[in-house]
Amino acid sequence: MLTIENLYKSFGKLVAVNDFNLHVKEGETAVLMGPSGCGKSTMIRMINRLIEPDSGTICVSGTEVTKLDLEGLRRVRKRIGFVFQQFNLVGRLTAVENVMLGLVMDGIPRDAAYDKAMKALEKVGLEKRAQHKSAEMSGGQQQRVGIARALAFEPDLMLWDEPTASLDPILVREVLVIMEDLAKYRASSMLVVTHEISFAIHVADRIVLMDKGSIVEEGMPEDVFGHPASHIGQQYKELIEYQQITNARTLNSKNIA
Ligand SMILES: Nc1ncnc2c1ncn2[C@@H]1O[C@H](COP(=O)(O)OP(=O)(O)OP(=O)(O)O)[C@@H](O)[C@H]1O
Repeated sequence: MLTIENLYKSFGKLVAVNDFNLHVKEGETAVLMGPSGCGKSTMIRMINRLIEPDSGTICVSGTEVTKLDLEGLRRVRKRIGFVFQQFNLVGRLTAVENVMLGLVMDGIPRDAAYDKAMKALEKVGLEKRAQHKSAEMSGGQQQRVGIARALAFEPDLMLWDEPTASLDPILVREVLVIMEDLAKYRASSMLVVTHEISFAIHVADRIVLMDKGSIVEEGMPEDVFGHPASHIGQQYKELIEYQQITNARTLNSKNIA
């Protein structure tokens, strides 16, 4: 489905992604984690060439993305849904108009685009808010419109670059629930960059840990976080244990548990 080989990107002297190799299978959800600045965003943005790699190859559903000209790239990007940290919606347009925008620009007649957009909004539980202006929606709802916009193209591959990072903590859950559902139904393969550890534990088929531009460890969540083989894996394990202990203590002391 997605195969990345020997990917490399530097910004001047700074090597952001170095000899990166990854394979994501059909329907698989892989979660990419690692310390801030280790190259996650640079890596995921190279998959649809929002950032141009210096070298290496990327194949999506058998198409070598790294070889494509602009027209080919335009076609393959339709098969790759991208959800960003920023929603990038047009505030004065309604939810359904925002989702339709890309479809209409792609030449789909307005009626068909409307139907596809409504179907996508249903998948994120926003069909009843379809006619509301996106600027009047909560951050969580706006991000769900952003997800619907990507889903409307029925992509083979969904890329998520910290989709909950700019949300108020109490709105994060509504977006994670949608992502969890999408992963469960395996309509597309997913590569998710996130700092949400509990999402990674519950939803990932595979955790990929990155440090200083390269993968340092990958495997099932229970292995990577339970019996880490890398320094970064060990740090996540300790963080999870710390969170479990402090959560239990806080809940007990407040009589919430
Ligand atoms: N356009 C750019 N020009 C110069 N340096 C860049 C550019 N984009 C990213 N970098 C640098 O490349 C490195 C990797 O950045 P990147 O954003 O990919 O990391 P990240 O793991 O996604 O971090 P975070 O978790 O904080 O989002 C960082 O040192 C960053 O400062």
